[in-house]
Amino acid sequence: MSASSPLVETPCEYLSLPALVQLLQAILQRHGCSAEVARCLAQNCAVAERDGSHSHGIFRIPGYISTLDSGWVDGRALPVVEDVAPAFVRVDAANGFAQPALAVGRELLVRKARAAGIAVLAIRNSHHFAALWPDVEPFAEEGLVALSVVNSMTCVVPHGADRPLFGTNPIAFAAPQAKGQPIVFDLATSTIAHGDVQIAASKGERLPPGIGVDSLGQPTQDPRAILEGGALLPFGGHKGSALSMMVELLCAGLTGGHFSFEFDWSNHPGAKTPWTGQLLIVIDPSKGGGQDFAERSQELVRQMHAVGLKRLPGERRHWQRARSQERGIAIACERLEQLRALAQG
Ligand SMILES: NC(=O)C1=CN([C@@H]2O[C@H](COP(=O)(O)OP(=O)(O)OC[C@H]3O[C@@H](n4cnc5c(N)ncnc54)[C@H](OP(=O)(O)O)[C@@H]3O)[C@@H](O)[C@H]2O)C=CC1
Ligand SMILES: O=C(O)C1=NCCCC1
Repeated sequence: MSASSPLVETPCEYLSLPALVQLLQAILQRHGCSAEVARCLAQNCAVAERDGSHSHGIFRIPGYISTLDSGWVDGRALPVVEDVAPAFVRVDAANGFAQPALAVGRELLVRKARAAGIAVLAIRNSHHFAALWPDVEPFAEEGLVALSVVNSMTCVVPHGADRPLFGTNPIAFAAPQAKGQPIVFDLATSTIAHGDVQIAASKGERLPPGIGVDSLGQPTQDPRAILEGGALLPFGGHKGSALSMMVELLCAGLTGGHFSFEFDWSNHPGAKTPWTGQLLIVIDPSKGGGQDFAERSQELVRQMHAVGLKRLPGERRHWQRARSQERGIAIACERLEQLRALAQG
């Protein structure tokens, strides 16, 4: 089916989630991923596209390909799980992607969280090139509370500094709600995600003021100036900067992964995926001693709506998901043609 979508300006086709996963998996396998790694990344990328997380959906496929082709990441890596303490799991991603590392550590993490009330998964030696919400939302669907952080690559100037050091370092949180979708937020600790700077540059758009600086450290609204020697700022000044610092400490200091400034990909032209670490904390809220947590979440949301709130974090995604489920995932025809060509040769 081909049609003109009201959501995208160009003509588009509508794909089911399994069809998009299959297409992306074929591309990733052609570029050196094992079947299992390709399936895991394809699923992750396709759900981002389905939910309208466009900066981390199919937009990322060329970056995955150039990185795999450069030899910077091991698309066939076999992550190693270590059961280190009653509430602590470690995974060495073996210079592979973070999502397969989470997948192999997940079952043990949940078992420990249910037994101890809380458990930590520390992933190191990993590459995360995706949205973070798919890593936490499934825990909330099982009644658990989850928090995850991941660091990326130097492109953010710490508040009060004059040169970049931190990554865009997102934080994602998910909690169950008695009725309806879990409560989820997923936000970069920079003013905007690096992916959104790239998208603005590709469309020739200007950014709002206060987003970033050029190579001389001067404020700029030109996304290309941010990408070519400039940098982003943390959101909320010293507050976002402190959170970004925390992300570096938890993802690299604590796991044994690299800080955002510690890896050097200059010998791998085309490499785009940060070689860092990731931390997940999972809590069983039934151990908290309060009333049913999911009911309490619902009460909080009810009260937020009562004071006039129209949009909760995560709601736009769920609206977009429902729309994609109804009519398929809208993909611009031109883009789909490129993806199909990549899957074939
Ligand atoms: N792998 C990596 O190293 C990195 C990945 N990223 C990813 O980039 C993506 C985009 O990050 P970012 O640009 O910060 O995200 P946004 O600023 O678009 O959104 C951040 C959060 O706020 C919610 N939100 C946005 N606008 C509103 C509003 N008006 N009212 C209520 N809630 C709102 C969003 O919900 P909703 O989703 O429903 O819009 C989301 O949960 C994330 O998925 C992140 O994980 C970013 C940096 C690095
Ligand atoms: O958008 C971002 O910021 C990033 N996304 C994927 C990994 C690098 C940073």
